[in-house]
Amino acid sequence: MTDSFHAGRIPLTVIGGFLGSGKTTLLNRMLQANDGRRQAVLVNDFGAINIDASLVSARGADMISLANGCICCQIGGDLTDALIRVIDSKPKPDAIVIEASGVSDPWRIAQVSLADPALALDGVIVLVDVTSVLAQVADPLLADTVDRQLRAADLLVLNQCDRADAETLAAVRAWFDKHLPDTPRFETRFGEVPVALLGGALSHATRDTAHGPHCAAGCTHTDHDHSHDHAPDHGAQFDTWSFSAPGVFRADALRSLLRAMPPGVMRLKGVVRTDANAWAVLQFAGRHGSLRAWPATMPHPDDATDNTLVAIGLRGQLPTMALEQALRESLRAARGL
Ligand SMILES: Nc1nc2c(ncn2[C@@H]2O[C@H](COP(=O)(O)OP(=O)(O)OP(=O)(O)O)[C@@H](O)[C@H]2O)c(=O)[nH]1
Repeated sequence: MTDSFHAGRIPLTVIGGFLGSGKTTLLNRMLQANDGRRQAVLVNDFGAINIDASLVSARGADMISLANGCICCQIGGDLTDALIRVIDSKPKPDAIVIEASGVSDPWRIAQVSLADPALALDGVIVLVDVTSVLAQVADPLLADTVDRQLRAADLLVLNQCDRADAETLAAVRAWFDKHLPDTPRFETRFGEVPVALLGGALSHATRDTAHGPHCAAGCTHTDHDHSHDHAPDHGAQFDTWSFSAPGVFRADALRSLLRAMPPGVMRLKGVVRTDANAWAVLQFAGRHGSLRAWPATMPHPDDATDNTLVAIGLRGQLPTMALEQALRESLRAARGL
């Protein structure tokens, strides 16, 4: 944003959206499309190991990894410290992008920029997995988290449209027409959004209405001095579990796990070595899983690096023993290769 309101301030964009909706995919597109601006990227993963930090192509950007908890619960803590470091760095970045964890409330993160005169909120972009969102908003255990994310958006990116049939897409459109009729939305796959839409120009035109349901009448979101209701501590709602071990996985064993994931795993992702691809990226979200060779565009992990995986599920529902067993068995099967 270059208008007079933002003069001298660093524009900040927050990317939010539920677990596995496509935030890192969109962030990578934004970074690849970078027009030479100096960008600082803050990446937050809920787990103890920040897998996303390895999956972000931060070439030409300074990246700060924030793991072990969700940053909307760390206002005044790690997030604020990281932002102060970025603001004070020399040369200053031209823009800051924060990828929230999949359980964060992006509006709470965006509020940091409203409170700091060095920052100007450029927009809150919220990714939506169109194949899962209707189930999520209907699930009493997830609805509050997802609803807050959707209502925080200046732009809703209805992602993963390649996976949805026409009926699902029609139902999703009808839901958004009914519940968030004023928030601009863009339907796409793999976070393919025109850069002009991501540049922030969209946000201030829509901000007053986009957050309406959160706010008391008259809130403009540029001078926040009244309090919003606060999301519950996500540490209390979600469990995370990490796995780290040396060795080589059998790719077919990992694929079997992806096809028959133990119930309770909402998200599993990791950086693994397999007998098929050397380094690979494992992803599972909702009902979909993939095991893909390491992207050629990203720096390879060091060969001494351990396999690392992180799982997330609702508190008390994460089947950590079953996961541990399945992963250990897949590793054992590869010994001696
Ligand atoms: N088919 C399909 N897959 C997608 C699309 N967008 C993302 N994916 C895949 O979905 C998985 C999750 O994408 P990410 O970008 O890591 O999602 P995320 O929101 O950053 O995930 P968390 O940070 O764990 O919440 C990856 O395997 C992506 O390649 C899409 O539009 N279509």
